[in-house]
Amino acid sequence: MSIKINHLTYIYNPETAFEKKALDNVSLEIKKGEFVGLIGHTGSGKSTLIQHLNGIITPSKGEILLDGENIHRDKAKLKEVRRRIGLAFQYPEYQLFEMTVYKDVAFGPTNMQLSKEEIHSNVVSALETVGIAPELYEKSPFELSGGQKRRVAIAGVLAMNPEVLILDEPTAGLDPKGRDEILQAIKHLHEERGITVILVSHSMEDVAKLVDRIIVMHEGKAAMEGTPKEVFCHVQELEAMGLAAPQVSYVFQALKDKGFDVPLDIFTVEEAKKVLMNLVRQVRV
Ligand SMILES: Nc1ncnc2c1ncn2[C@@H]1O[C@H](COP(=O)(O)OP(=O)(O)OP(=O)(O)O)[C@@H](O)[C@H]1O
Repeated sequence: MSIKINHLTYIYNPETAFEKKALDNVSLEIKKGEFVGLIGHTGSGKSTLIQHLNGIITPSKGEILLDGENIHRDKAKLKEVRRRIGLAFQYPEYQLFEMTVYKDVAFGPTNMQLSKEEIHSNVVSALETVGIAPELYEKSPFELSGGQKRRVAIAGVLAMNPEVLILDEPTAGLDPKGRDEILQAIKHLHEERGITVILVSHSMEDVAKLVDRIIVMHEGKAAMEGTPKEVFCHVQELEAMGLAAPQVSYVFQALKDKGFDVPLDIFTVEEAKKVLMNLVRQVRV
């Protein structure tokens, strides 16, 4: 499924004293199977944008096309749009409400009126994908750790077999281990199922490591777009938008400033290690 956003503008509380233009003429395209990172300073419009994609919010102006069809053309189809485009919210507590982990994940497929066998198979497959062990199925979601809660919330979306998975800050507030586990689960999901993923994140390191393409939001506009290499080269522009490049980029910029012949499009620790080892070898020779 391809998603096209055409000239999307959204205004909260229009024609009142609290009027706020959260999105301003945004046009974007997300292709089937892409892994896209959405970054931007707080208040730049990321959440407002992703809520448009599965029809929770209706544009003030512009349109959202799924495979060429405006999602609001036929209101009866919106439920189907929400199934095809799954949105895992930033706070898993908003999504978890059943007595057990199993029931929570089964909620979506049950609403889709699938057979008992299909529901069971979807629930188990979703929980396995996110790495939740069977011993936890009968626990209350509220007894789980922060990372486990998040994984259960993601499984609840996955159990409906969405074609697109949107994750709003899936690693916020987690310790490094919980963060890595969630990111690995998302990576695995993208690779194994070929599902389109849109990852909203404040963490440049997470985004740089995982995504094919980055969209930078700034003051309600899509301000920059490109591969991680292309975007993270623009350190000064990012900083002007209140963002930072991954820490590795700064190390390489400092080396360049000192006269070392190093590339400026390095941003993962793994790549940095290789280049630095080479540099050390050259310096020794
Ligand atoms: N329900 C609302 N009513 C009025 N204004 C809102 C509402 N929700 C968001 N806004 C405003 O719209 C703008 C965009 O907000 P949005 O939540 O989309 O940004 P964001 O990039 O997701 O921020 P964050 O990273 O903090 O989640 C902000 O100025 C915000 O204050």
